[in-house]
Amino acid sequence: MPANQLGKLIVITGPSGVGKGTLVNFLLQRHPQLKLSISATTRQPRPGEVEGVNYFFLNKKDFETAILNQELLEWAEYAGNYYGTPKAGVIEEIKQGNYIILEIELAGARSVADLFPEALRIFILPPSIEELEQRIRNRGTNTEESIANRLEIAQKEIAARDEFDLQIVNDDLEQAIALLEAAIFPSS
Ligand SMILES: Nc1ncnc2c1ncn2[C@@H]1O[C@H](COP(=O)(O)OP(=O)(O)OP(=O)(O)O)[C@@H](O)[C@H]1O
Ligand SMILES: Nc1nc2c(ncn2[C@@H]2O[C@H](COP(=O)(O)O)[C@@H](O)[C@H]2O)c(=O)[nH]1
Repeated sequence: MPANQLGKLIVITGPSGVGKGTLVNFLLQRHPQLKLSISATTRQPRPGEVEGVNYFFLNKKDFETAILNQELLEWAEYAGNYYGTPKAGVIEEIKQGNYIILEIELAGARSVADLFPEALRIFILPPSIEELEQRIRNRGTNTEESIANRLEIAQKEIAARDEFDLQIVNDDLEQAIALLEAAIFPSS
């Protein structure tokens, strides 16, 4: 993004189950000027997830074609599936001067940092690993194997927290939202 800041790219990262989606949904409801980039993934939809709302659900072949055609701003393999950010929508929002949020894992956040050093990068932390596990379990959408895998990845992701502009502990939801708002809208 050029220094005259055509739009604002906001990257929100943190371990699976920390509450990124919950926080982002509150932000979107409260600030209509914020937009969320809808990612593509090869993972199976969870009950209630809707194509084009939660994700664009692609098969592996179509995802790999999107990679080859350079349609993704960034992509990563996470817990055995591909996840990626469709490029066109993000570039268009930035050109229009809009705020756009990417809710993505660590490898993707690192790629975006290389491409857009001016992006605001925020890492969401859990109050504890025990609470993180509880949140993943309470969500009820992951198998035991997947929970263990996500917790293992979480430890590695948390170790990279210092790479980010800001770290926010998602303990009290309202407090975490207030800190996010202060970071995104510093003068208000
Ligand atoms: N501050 C909080 N206190 C207690 N529970 C919370 C809090 N924030 C989120 N949760 C709960 O934690 C669970 C995981 O939240 P969410 O799905 O938003 O995580 P996520 O980081 O987006 O996960 P993923 O990256 O896997 O999509 C949900 O059941 C949500 O209601
Ligand atoms: N690098 C990217 N990571 C993404 C993207 N969209 C979502 N994610 C992250 O993947 C994990 C797992 O998500 P889940 O929905 O299966 O729980 C989580 O950390 C997401 O933030 C993306 O486009 N690129």
